[in-house]
Order: sequence, then C-alpha cells, then structure tokens
Amino acid sequence: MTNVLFAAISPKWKEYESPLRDAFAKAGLDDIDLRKDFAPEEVDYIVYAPNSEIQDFTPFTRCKAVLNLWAGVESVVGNDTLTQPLCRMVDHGLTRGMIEWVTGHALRHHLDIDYFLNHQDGTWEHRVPPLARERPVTILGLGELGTACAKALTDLEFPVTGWSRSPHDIEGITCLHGADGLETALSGAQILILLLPLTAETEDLLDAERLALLPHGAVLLNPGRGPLIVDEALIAALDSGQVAHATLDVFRAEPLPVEHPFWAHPGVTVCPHIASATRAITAAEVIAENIKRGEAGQPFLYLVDRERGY
Ligand SMILES: O=CC(=O)O
Repeated sequence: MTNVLFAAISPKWKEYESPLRDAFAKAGLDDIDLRKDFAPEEVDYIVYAPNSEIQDFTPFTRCKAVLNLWAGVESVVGNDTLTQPLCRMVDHGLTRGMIEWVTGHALRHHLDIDYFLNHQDGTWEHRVPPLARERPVTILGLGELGTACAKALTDLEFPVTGWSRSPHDIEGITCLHGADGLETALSGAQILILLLPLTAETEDLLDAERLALLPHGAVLLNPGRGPLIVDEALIAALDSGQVAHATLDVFRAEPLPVEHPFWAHPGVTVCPHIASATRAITAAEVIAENIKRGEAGQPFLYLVDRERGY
C-alpha cells in the first residue's frame, strides 16, 4: 500500500479527491490509500499546498516526495525541515490559463480597449491601434509559463523579448540574460510581463531604477509574484506617467489589504490572484505520474533545485 496524504487547505479536498483517484487508476496505481490524515511516519507522498498546516516535515520519516500543487515554491523551498524531494506543479491547465490571462490583458492595452469602454459618448473618433508587430513586449522569466506566454504572443506577431537568469535559445524570441540583458529587455518593453520565480535574486527586481529604464508610458502585467516589484516605486512611476498602467494579479500580502494604495489608484487594475490556477483534473495526472515514477525508482518530474530556489 502506498499512502498519499492530501495536505492542501480543506475545501480543496472536494475538488481534488475524485480527479486524484481517477488519475491513480488511469496510471495503473491500484494500491494507493489517499487520505487527508495519516500518522506522519506512515506517509509515502504528500500532496502539498504552502497554505497547509504542515510546516514541520521532520516526522514524515518515510516520505519519498512532497508534490506541490502550486507552480511557485518560494514559501516551502527554504523550509529546513524539508529534506524530502520537492516537486513543483507544471500543469497544462495552469499553463493554458496563464496564456489566456496574459494575452487577454496584453491585448486590452495594445488595442486601447479601456478608451473605447470609457468613450461611449457619441464622438466618432477614428483611433486605429497599431499592429501587434509594432508593439514590443518583454517577458521577464522564461520558465514553463514565461516561454508558453512568449510563444503565444509571438503567434500574434508581437515582437517578444524574453529575459532569464540563464541563457535560453527559443525560436522566434529574442532571448537575453544577465544584467546587461535586463537593461536591454526593459528599455524596449512597451508591455512588460513578469513571470519570474520569487527568489532572493528576483525580490525587488523592479525598483525605481529599473522602472525608469522602461519606455515612457509602458504597461506592466504582473501575474508572477508580488515581491518582484517595489510597490512604492511602482506607485511613483504610475504617478509620473512613466508607467501608464499596471495590471497586478499578485501582491506582497494576499488578499491585498483594503487600505493598500493599489486599490484606489486609477492606473492599477487589481486581480485577486486568478491569472491562473492549478486545475484539478490536469494536476491530478501530474501527481499520479510523479508517484508512478517514485514507485518505479525513476527521477521525478519538475524536481525543485533547492539551491536555485525553484
Ligand atoms: O500562483 C500560483 C502558483 O504558484 O501555482
């Protein structure tokens, strides 16, 4: 018997129980006991979300892997009690959701949709938007999500520049890396999209100095992580017009406190961390595949590099 502990916040159990059971059956994993509670020393795998009650992994002495339900692992990767392998979520449903959110919000600004929504006043103004090929977009982060969004925007003919920590080579995308690369990536970005993991190196990356490198009037989309941006610097950049609009899906504190100036700022659209979510059916297949691999002694998919932090 392989014991799988489901350790995400409780309402998720309803959403995940039957997709997980179906995925285990489909993967030929017939001998699984899936439950919300076990004695820690009996657990073989933990299906985990960082808002779980488990913060001390020490008692999970026979646990073979912690399988994160989220793409981001920043709140668990530094946990010193976690000595077991940690896998992040790469879920087809989450990726597709992110592509839709990013292209939708990029097109909102590219086509100036707000202008038309706000000018239903009888004035016939012939404002023709430029073509996508005339609107350079930069994506910071060329992981699973950043690359998928970069390709989708390239399909729409936006000229896309991607920046990441390590060098990448992706057809149709100008790939930059390193400090010089970041300057170039920012200075060409009429629309800037943040899809970096949150690590010690990426925290506060978008500070006043880097926001000043953007073309005046650039638009920012952040479906990545809140602390990538220095909030006060962004507000100053919005006030001066350096940044024309910021559509933010993630924040330093979530839910975003009602008194946070982002709520009332006319240049900000607040989304409640919905840019994309792990989808139970597709995520269950990834969990099942990883348990199958673990049981067969094969390497796990999407294993987190603890040093790198993602
Ligand atoms: O923010 C969502 C995730 O990390 O999957």
